Amino acid sequence: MQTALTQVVLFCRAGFERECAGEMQELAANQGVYGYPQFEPASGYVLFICTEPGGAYKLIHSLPWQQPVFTRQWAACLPTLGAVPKQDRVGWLVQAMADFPQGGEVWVEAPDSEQGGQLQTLCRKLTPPLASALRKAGKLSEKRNLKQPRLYVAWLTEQQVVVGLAKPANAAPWPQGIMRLKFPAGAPSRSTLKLDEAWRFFLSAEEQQSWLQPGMTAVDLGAAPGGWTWQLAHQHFRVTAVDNGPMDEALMESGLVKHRQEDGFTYVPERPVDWMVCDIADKPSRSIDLMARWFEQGWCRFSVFNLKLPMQKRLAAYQQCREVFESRMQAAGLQVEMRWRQLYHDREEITAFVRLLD
Ligand SMILES: C[S@@+](CC[C@H](N)C(=O)[O-])C[C@H]1O[C@@H](n2cnc3c(N)ncnc32)[C@H](O)[C@@H]1O
Repeated sequence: MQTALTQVVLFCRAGFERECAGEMQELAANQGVYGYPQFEPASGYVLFICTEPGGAYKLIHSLPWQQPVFTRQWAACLPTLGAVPKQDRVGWLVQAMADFPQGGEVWVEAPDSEQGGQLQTLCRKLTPPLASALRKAGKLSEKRNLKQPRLYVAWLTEQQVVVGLAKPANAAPWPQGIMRLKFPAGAPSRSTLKLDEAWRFFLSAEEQQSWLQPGMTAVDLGAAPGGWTWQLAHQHFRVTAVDNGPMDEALMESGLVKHRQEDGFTYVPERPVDWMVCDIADKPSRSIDLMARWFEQGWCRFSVFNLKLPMQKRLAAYQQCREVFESRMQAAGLQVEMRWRQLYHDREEITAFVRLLD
């Protein structure tokens, strides 16, 4: 069965197919899995065709799902199926999965793109009857079981469907790989969701408990109007918000926030802080230089920051920034852990979490 899965379907932010494809080709090669990507611009997905039998299955089991920055969701799939007959979609899909092992859940989804949006309703409607037909055929466990494979259907276009398998423990736990968050009442800007998502994505529940503790100190560079500062204050941090722009008045009344109307690139903290976060949109090379300086100077132990990607060569820009940061930490004799991701709430940017190791 594993060798029949010849490709990996990857979901990404629409418009970032090239980055998703290029990155996966490199990461796969590092795992000894070779192949080539196929994609249409703005489609929100990439097909990574593996050149050796078993490659697709190996890839989704050996590469940690959080590692690719530009991939939101994945599954190892059979070759692309043509249009599914409208009169019996369920029967046809059950037939297509005839050789699969029993799954512990079934997911039917479309990419997060303009075209994919039109297929979402169909995916939602199809899931319950498909689940019961698969159960009847012995292909789906009675109860949801995350130890068994996830049976996966990706409705890519009207005419193209792929069916495959994913390992629940090594795939995004959210539909389409998107962590949907509720906007918190009282937060001053939608940007607040970026820091919320970053913490939830990068930190396990235990890490959140030990690394986000009341009483910690933080600097928020490029803070106005205060969405990220709101998140920091919500954790009962004492926050210095650095921005020439105005901060939200209600947030300032909390008493937890000091506002410094200064340039974030030249601001020097009075004393080191636990966290530095930065949402300034600037050239990636300038931003990464600032982030590296904070760690070199010992001004913070933890950071979440954004890198705004240029219009062209976005994958190269990210890789270059990462290398610069890593080599500066090495030169300074600092050991850090870095995690990167294009989060759902990121648009033209990516987010990094950095932690100084003890
Ligand atoms: C995307 S907004 C930040 C939104 C904020 N994180 C929030 O959640 O409300 C970017 C901010 O960076 C600020 N900014 C731009 N260049 C800056 C600089 N050199 N120093 C400090 N702030 C800067 C802008 O004034 C703007 O308020």
